[in-house]
Amino acid sequence: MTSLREAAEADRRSLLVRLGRQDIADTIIGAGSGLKEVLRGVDQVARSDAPVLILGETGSGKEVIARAIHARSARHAGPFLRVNCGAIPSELADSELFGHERGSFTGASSQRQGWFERADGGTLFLDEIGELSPAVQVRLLRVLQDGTFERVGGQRSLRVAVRLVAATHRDLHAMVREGRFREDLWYRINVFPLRLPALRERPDDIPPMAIHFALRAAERLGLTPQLPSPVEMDRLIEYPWPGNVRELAAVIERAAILGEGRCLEIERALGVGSIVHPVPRAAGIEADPDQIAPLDQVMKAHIERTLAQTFGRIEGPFGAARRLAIHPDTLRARMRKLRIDWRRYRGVPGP
Ligand SMILES: Nc1ncnc2c1ncn2[C@@H]1O[C@H](COP(=O)(O)OP(=O)(O)OP(=O)(O)O)[C@@H](O)[C@H]1O
Repeated sequence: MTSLREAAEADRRSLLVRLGRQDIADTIIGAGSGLKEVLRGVDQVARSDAPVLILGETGSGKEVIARAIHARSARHAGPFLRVNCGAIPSELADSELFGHERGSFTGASSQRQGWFERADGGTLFLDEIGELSPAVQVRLLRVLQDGTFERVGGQRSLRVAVRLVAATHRDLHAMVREGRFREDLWYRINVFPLRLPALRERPDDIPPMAIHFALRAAERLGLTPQLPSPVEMDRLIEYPWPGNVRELAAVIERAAILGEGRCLEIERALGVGSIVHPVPRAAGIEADPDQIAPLDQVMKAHIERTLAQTFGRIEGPFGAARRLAIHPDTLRARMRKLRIDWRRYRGVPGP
C-alpha cells in the first residue's frame, strides 16, 4: 500500500529530478541560477582553510552556505558548530567562545570547554559576528592570527585548528568606520567575502523553492501535495520577500495548512503573517482633500512608494520603472530632479 507520505516523497523526488536536483536532503535550490556565483566561491574557498565572511539579509541562506563550505572542505568529517553571537549575553561571550576554568567567576562551578575547543578539527560558524563586544573581538583576532587562546581564568595556552566562517546581515565596513568593529579583525575575516543575494534579487529561484517547500510542507503535515498555480507563482515572484527564503518557506507552509490538502491558499497566507512594509509618507502632502498638492510633490510621493515596494529596484521585471510604466532612464532622471535616493529603499525598510 502506498501511503500519502510515500506518494508525496515520490512526487517530490520526481519533481526534484525533473528540476535537475537529485540530492533531496541537502538540496541547495538556486545552485544553477541565483546562487551559481556564490557556490562557485564556496567550491574555491572550501579547498583552503581561509576564513570566510558571508554577507546577506536575514533568512537568505547564510547558514546553508556555511554548511556547504564545511561539507565540501577537507574538514567535512570534523564538527560543524554554529554560534549565534547575537544570542550570547556579552558578559558570557568570552567563556562561551573560549571556555573557562573552575572557579574563574561566580557560577563557574566546573571547567568548561568553549566553542573553539569543541570545534577543533572542524568549522566554527559565528553567526551575527557584528554583535561581538570589542573585548571579545580582540580575543577572536588572536585565535585567528596564531590559533591560540586561554580559557577564562586559565594560564595555559591552548591551540586549536578551527576553520572560521562568519556571517552578518549588518554592514560591517560601516561598523568599522564608526569604530564599532575592529578594523584589524575585519581585514582578517574579510579574506574571502561571499555576498548572498536577497531572494527578490533572484526571482528565478522562487518557483523551484516554492515547489520544494510545498512538497516538504505536505510531507510534514501529512497532506496531499499541492503546488502553486501559475497565477499564484506570479504572485510569489512579485512579492519582495523581506524575510527571504525563511519567509517563503513559512508562507508556503501556512498556505498548505490553510488549504488542507485541497489547494495552497497562497493569497491568504501572504496576507496573514507577512511583514507590512512601512511606506514612507510623502512630506508635505496634506490629508485635506480640498488642498491640491503640487504635481512634483505627488509624483515624488508616488515614486517613493513604488521604490519602497520594489526595495529600491529600478530596472527589470520587478523594478519600479516597469510598475510605473516608464523607461528606467526616465525614472532615474525624475528621481534626480526630485532628489530621491534609491539607496534609502534598499534592503528591508526600517529597523
Ligand atoms: N538555497 C536554498 N535552498 C533551500 N533552502 C534554503 C536555501 N536558502 C535558505 N534555505 C532555507 O531557508 C531557511 C533560512 O536559511 P538560513 O538559516 O541559512 O538563513 P540565514 O541567512 O542564516 O538566516 P539568519 O540571518 O536569520 O541567521 C532555512 O530553513 C534554510 O534551510
